[in-house]
Amino acid sequence: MGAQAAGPLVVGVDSSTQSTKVLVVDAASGTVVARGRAPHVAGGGAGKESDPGRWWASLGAALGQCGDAARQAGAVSVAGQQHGLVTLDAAGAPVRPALLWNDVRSAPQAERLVAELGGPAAWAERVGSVPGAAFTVAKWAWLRAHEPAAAAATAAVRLPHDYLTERLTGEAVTDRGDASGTGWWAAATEAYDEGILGHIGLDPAALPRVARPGEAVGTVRSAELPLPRGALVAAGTGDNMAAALGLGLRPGRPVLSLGTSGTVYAVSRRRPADPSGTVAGFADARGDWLPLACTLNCTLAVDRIAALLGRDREAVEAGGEAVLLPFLDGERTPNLPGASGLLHGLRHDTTPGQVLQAAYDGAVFALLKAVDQVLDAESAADAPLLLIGGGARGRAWRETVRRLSGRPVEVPEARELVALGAAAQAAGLLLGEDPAAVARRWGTARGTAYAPRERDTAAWERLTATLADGEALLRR
Ligand SMILES: Nc1ncnc2c1ncn2[C@@H]1O[C@H](COP(=O)(O)OP(=O)(O)O)[C@@H](O)[C@H]1O
Ligand SMILES: O=C(CO)[C@@H](O)[C@H](O)COP(=O)(O)O
Repeated sequence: MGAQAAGPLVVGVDSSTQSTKVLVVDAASGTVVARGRAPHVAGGGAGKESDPGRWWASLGAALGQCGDAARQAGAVSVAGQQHGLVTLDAAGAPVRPALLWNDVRSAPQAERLVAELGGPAAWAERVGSVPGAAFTVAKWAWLRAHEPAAAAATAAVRLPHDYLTERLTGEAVTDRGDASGTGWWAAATEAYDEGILGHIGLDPAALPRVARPGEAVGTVRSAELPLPRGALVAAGTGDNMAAALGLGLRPGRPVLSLGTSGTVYAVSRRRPADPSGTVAGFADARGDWLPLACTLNCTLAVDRIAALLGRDREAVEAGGEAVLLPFLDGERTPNLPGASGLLHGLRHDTTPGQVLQAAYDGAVFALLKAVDQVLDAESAADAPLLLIGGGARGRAWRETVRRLSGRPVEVPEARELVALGAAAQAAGLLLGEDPAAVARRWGTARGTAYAPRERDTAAWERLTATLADGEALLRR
């Protein structure tokens, strides 16, 4: 338990890939009065899967670490990893573990769906995004092709945050932000696309209702968690949309998030439609849009390479000409789902610290390339990058971003911006305010500013050339 609270308390939840994080926040001041964190157990097998029941157990464990504070909450909101396919049977129990956003087995289904329904430009215009393996639509198609009995037993399909909200409230409900990552929510009409659902054999009745931004979707009805029965529950959203809320983000401010996934995004008033597929045209949790590019290999990949080299993650060294594309899990940006890691440019005098630095460079390269693509054309070219996620705590990550982007960088003091954004959504509901305005009032984006550094164009060019020349290997 931390500081004293002046206002009512709210709970914000981030159910992410590796863990569940919970914040209990004073709705008046934004002061975090208690926090909890519990890991998820990752499932084995070839793909990336996770048992939704474990998310619920971790939520209970994380709330349990908050002492009495969580029991006093007036409102709750759950944000979660995007895209995951949760399949429930008629009794509401998971049919099988959820297929997660970073499971690339669904890449062939994504490719087929894009071709079958008019090609990339048609998808970008209709849905807002060209679906890749990450999108729920491709995961559902994979399930039907590989596990038809599981697909046939599915009575309800949910996203990770919807699953948790439903267990809290008993309501089958989602929001426009997370729905926009399914591939069956049409950005053009802001509704489920029955043509796409028909094509993939998914009954619209199996899907949750899409709540309006700012709606109270229910109250806490479950007695299984240390939360007060009757507390208001907000719609929740996807984790990136929640972090945008948590920063009180306005158009023109690019965010770089370094966590299990790497993401780069900005709020936009215009509906995005990128036929190249680099930028997903997500909706935000309010009424705007959240153009976003996402990589599969970020902090976990670099930490793995540090472990392979037997080095601390901060033990980088400058110099040398090594290039490392750390695509250990395949890659999404660029779209190379079958890729593995590629190391090039070794010499007798290359040091392990230089190889580790090359892994950082390779992990942020595609994200930095996409910064200008997620920003509207009229955004200031020198707008500082807001650096968030677990990696933002690391010096090597921060200095790599400064060196390769040439932009000023700001690192907010507040950790856990996803959970904080969920808390702001809960506070907005309780106080009748815009959640982004709540976050701005809380001062969540306040932090340390770092001046721009001269851009390392030589490293940038080496990365560009290695990616182009290595294409045949990376597509294998
Ligand atoms: N002090 C630190 N320096 C560098 N990296 C860190 C630090 N603390 C945590 N991390 C990295 O942050 C990652 C977790 O980030 P987080 O944003 O919490 O992940 P998630 O995507 O699951 O929400 C870990 O994989 C770890 O590598
Ligand atoms: O797939 C995406 C965005 O499209 C990922 O950003 C997931 O939402 C997972 O997030 P983290 O667990 O890395 O925060």
